[in-house]
Amino acid sequence: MATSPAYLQTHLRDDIVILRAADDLRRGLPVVIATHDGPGGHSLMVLPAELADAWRLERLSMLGKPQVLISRERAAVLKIHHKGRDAVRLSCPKDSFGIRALADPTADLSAPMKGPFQVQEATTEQAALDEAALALLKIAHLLPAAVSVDLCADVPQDMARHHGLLLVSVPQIKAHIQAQTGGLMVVADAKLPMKGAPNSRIVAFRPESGGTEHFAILVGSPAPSDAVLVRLHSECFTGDALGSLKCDCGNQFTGALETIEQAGGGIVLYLAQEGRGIGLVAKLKAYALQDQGHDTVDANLRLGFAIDEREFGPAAAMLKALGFLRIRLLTNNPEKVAGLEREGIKVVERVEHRFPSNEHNAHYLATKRDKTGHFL
Ligand SMILES: Nc1nc2c(ncn2[C@@H]2O[C@H](COP(=O)(O)OP(=O)(O)OP(=O)(O)O)[C@@H](O)[C@H]2O)c(=O)[nH]1
Ligand SMILES: [Zn+2]
Repeated sequence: MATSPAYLQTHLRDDIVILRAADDLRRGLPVVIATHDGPGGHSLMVLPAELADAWRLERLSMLGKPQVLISRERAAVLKIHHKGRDAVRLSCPKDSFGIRALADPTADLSAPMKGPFQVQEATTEQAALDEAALALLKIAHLLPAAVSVDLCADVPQDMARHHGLLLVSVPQIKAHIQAQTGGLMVVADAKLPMKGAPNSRIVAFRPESGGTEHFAILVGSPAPSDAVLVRLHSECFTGDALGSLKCDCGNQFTGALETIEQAGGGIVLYLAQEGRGIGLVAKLKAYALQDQGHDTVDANLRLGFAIDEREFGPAAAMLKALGFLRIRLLTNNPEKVAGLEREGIKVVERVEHRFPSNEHNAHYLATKRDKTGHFL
């Protein structure tokens, strides 16, 4: 039996369509963002600045005058004054090199940018679209900088359909961000004997949106009625898998398993929040900036991100699903305690989780102590 369009429509939930749009952006396909669902309103065609080559730029320019959008953090780094927006509109540089330089600071030393940068004041509707565009780029784990073109009010639906482009709305992007904290489904649950913690189990949680899974590792048989030891571990490919000495993640991961095993059981949550939530490639760009002398905090800001982009909703949702509402948290990060408490988990004790530094991570740890309030 043929599937009716109405059937498909009801299954194109907000959070799902947003991940499809994020995938398109990663492939260099523009996405149209509208102020609201349905006809009318304002809209914007958006392309990631880091993928704006001459060919794509030429095609985008056929639809209108392009502008560049950068985040408040990137604008501060570039010393651009504006009216306090989260997304700042600038006149578009003439070529794709200029656009990419605005987005990606890793080439700042070899190709210094030439100002002055011309700010374009956005209306309230335009500002909402601009902010949504940068939020969508972050969901795609791309740098939060875009080339965009304003579209006429009556154009977007037909244009998107005609060109095979995705049309999403500001409310859909907001709904997706909120949905990240809920709708986690258990999709696998198995025994996982590990070195130092042979009696362990792993539970995989997948967001209903189809986004990346988070994992709960239950060491021993922790009882929900006890305030058991819990470690929130944000994914770190370089530290966890490659044994990088630049951070303390590898030691913290194996150390947490040992401590929890010795305590008679508990939980390690392995969160898909690589690079404090900016994604692996952006973290590697942050490392390239650290090679140039910037610290871990400044590197995030130079790339246009917040210092920490992590959410605590998924961790709290997993703990609630497993029945652990009162915990003892292994961390040096006061924000993890506050974040979990905001999400309804009672942290009855913060348990220190420090390891000796080495010559490669001493500066990173000192920066966490001095700039982000870690107890180190
Ligand atoms: N953006 C960015 N992320 C980094 C850098 N170094 C490490 N990370 C990431 O930082 C996260 C560290 O996570 P955690 O160890 O769970 O968190 P924490 O804030 O250090 O807090 P505690 O270890 O609990 O005290 C991981 O996702 C790493 O990938 C860096 O220089 N830049
Ligand atoms: Zn790490």
